[in-house]
Formats: sequence, structure tokens, C-alpha cells
Amino acid sequence: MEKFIVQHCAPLRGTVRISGAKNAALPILAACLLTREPCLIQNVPPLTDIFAMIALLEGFGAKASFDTSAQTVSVRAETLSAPSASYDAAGKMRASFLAAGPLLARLQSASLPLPGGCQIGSRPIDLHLKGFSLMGVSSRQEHGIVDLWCKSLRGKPIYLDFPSVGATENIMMAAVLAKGTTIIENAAAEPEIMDLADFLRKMGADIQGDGTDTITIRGVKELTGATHTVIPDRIEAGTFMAAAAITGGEICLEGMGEDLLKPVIAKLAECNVKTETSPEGLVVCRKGRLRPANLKTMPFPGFPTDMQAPFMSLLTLAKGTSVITETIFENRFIHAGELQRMGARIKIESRSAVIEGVEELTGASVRATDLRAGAALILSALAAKGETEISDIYHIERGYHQIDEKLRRLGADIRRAQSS
Ligand SMILES: CC(=O)N[C@H]1[C@@H](OP(=O)(O)OP(=O)(O)OC[C@H]2O[C@@H](n3ccc(=O)[nH]c3=O)[C@H](O)[C@@H]2O)O[C@H](CO)[C@@H](O)[C@@H]1O
Ligand SMILES: C=C(OP(=O)(O)O)C(=O)O
Repeated sequence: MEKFIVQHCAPLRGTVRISGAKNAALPILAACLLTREPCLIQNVPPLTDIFAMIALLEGFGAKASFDTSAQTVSVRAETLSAPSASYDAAGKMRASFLAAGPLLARLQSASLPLPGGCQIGSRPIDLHLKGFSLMGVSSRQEHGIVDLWCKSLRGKPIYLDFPSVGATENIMMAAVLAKGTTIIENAAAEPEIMDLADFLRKMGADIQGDGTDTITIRGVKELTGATHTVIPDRIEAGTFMAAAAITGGEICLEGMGEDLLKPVIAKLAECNVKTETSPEGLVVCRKGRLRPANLKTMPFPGFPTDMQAPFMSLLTLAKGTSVITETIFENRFIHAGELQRMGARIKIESRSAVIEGVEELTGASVRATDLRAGAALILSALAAKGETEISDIYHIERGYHQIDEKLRRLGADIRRAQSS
């Protein structure tokens, strides 16, 4: 297994290109199962989760190929041989369960392992199942496998107890080919859902209201193939903004606008970090000391839970005390223990973390416990005195394409080594 070795670095400077969004590309690839015709998806980041999704689609009988240098994936699901996947193929990735909606729509059945993903809470799938059940789907769970089947999918009003991103996407993908109209209330409004809806519309789906809390989907008879370019990854962008902030540098995020990043930009401003749009992209810089800030993670357009760990890294070096409240996942503070090894002062009190800023962090041996926790450790390592060794970096590679290379181009000293 590989690890990162990171030295303290000078303020990062330069331009970085942000990849396509993993959390948009994954449901869009699953949606390719909805048509017999060829689909071409552009700006797909070559990440381990994406390779796993492509292998999953192939397991169902789709033909898929990934041109990693062009970052395009072609999928043709002309015939689907089997609507089932093994634990090895699907169990480790949360997004694997997003195949359920398209498989139900195409084959009226699906058999998938309970999904994995980052260990940041219990992450049930009850909202996905409640939505499917209202649409006429029966389900059974045995030995970690979820079996789903129906005669046909019926459009229905569906109220979600919580605006779950995955449940909204899965129900939307099932509803596009259902008989009648589905109205999802208290739907998630994340930009990745709007990107999926854009792709589905290009395929011929009738969807309105995505990006709001009420999405209306009128089922159509069939969908065609389509070409789509995935939106940029707002979490990767936010992570590089935090890298500029923690090192006191200046980074331009090439081609990026403010739209996807408003909650992050507002919180950075509170922390004394400026963001400006320029013809080249979004420019982020910090000159004075980081200021403390309180933040609460919320569904979009609130502050994204996926940016919580990177912000904790920033706030460990702010002048004063900050409070982070995590409302989305019940166990998303594991990185606090690792940051403490580097000299951070953090106290966890139930859903909140109280962070007392310190003058300096020091390099240590730490472990990436999940994707964004790993990104947070890299950020802290850039600012910490001396050398930091980060193990279990496979978590980081689920969501950041060549993060080490991109950081090196900005002046960071980060290299890979084999873990002993
Ligand atoms: C692949 C992908 O896009 N992952 C993102 C997606 O995850 P994911 O789609 O898993 O996140 P959800 O929005 O579904 O989960 C939010 C909360 O709802 C709960 N819940 C969810 C579904 C359900 O059936 N029952 C239930 O109780 C979850 O346990 C969690 O506490 O949105 C999260 C919230 O923005 C992000 O952190 C993840 O990066
Ligand atoms: C939690 C994340 O991913 P997943 O839902 O795939 O575990 C993430 O992208 O931060």
C-alpha cells in the first residue's frame, strides 16, 4: 500500500485545473443503463470509484470503455444480461446502489449488496427503498443483499423525510421511465442532482424543478443515447481553496466560477481568505492570520459536509476558537483524532467539534480514515513543521485525481512511498 510523505511548504502559488465531479459522474454513469443507445460522458475523473462503477456496468452486461487521457467514458447498455452484482463489485462503494433505479426501470428487478462508501455514519438506504416501494417495488434484504422487483414502475408523490442526495437520484432515475408522474418533495437540491437531471433531459426525460426541493418527473416510454460533460468538482475545488488558505498562498482555479462554491467562499471570507473571479478563473488568497469561524454542515445550499474535514484543518490554525457542527453524518469527526497527533486542539462534544486554534502544527505519522479526512490531513501536513506521513491514501484516491501531482505543480513537497 502507498502513503504520502509531505514536508512543510512555502505558500502555494499557481493555477490548478479542477477535475469533473465524482459525485456527478457516478450517478450519470449509472443513468447510462436507462437506454439501449450509446452514451458519451465527458470530463470524467479517472478515480478508483469511477473504475468501480464502470466495472459494475460491465457486470450488468453493458459495454463500456474509459479513455483516461481524454477523460471520456462511452457506455452502451444495448442488452443487459444480469441485474445483480457481488459484494466485491459493489459493496465498497456508496454509489453502487444508484444502479437500482435504472435497473428497475429497464428490467423491473435489481439485486445489489448493501452499499459501502466512507465510514462516516450508518448510511442506511431506507429512503431509497421507501420511494421505490411507493412506486410499486417489493424488496427483501438477506445476507447483505437487497433484492428489488416490480411488475411495472408507477409514478407517485414521494415525500423524503430528509433531502437525501442518493435517494433523490435513485428515485429520479426510476421515475423517468415509470408510468405517470412522480413528484419528489423535500428533494435534495445539490448541483450534482441538477447535472444528472440535465443528462436525463438530453436522453429525452421530462424533469422539472431539479435544484429546488420539489422535482416533478413525467415518465416517458423510452430514452435515447446522449452526450454530456460533467460539472467541475466543487469539493476538489474547495479543497484547493483551503490549500491556498492554509499555506497563505494564492491559487487560481482555472475556469471555475463562484456558483457552485458560495457557502465555501462565504466561510473562507470569515476566515480572512479572499476569493475573486478573474477571466482565468477563481483566485483565492490569504495575506493575514486565519480567523476563527463557526460552521454547520447542511444540505445544499448550506455548507457541504464533504468540506467539513478540510475546514477543520484550516480552523486548527486560526487565531481563536471555532465550533463546527456536523448535522449530516453522525460519525464524521474521525479526522479530529489524527489532527490531534499533529498538535491540533480539538474537543468533540456530540455533534460539535470545538477547535482552539494553535500557532503551529507539527508533522506526525497519521492515517487517512476516509476520503475527505485524508484530504484534511494533506492540508494540515502542508502547513505543519517538519514531515508528515499519511497512510491508507487509497481513501484519498477515491475522490482526488493526482492530488499529489497537482499540489507539486503549486510548489508543495509531497511524494508517494510504499508503506512498510
Ligand atoms: C456518491 C455521493 O454522491 N456521495 C455524496 C452523497 O452521499 P449520500 O447520497 O450517501 O448522502 P445522503 O444525502 O443520502 O445522506 C445524508 C444523510 O441521510 C441519511 N440517509 C440517507 C439515505 C437513506 O436512505 N436514509 C438515510 O437516513 C444518511 O445516513 C445521512 O445521514 O451526499 C452526501 C451528502 O451531501 C455527500 O457527503 C456524499 O459525498
Ligand atoms: C462521502 C463521500 O463519498 P461516498 O458517498 O462515495 O462515500 C465523499 O465524496 O466525500
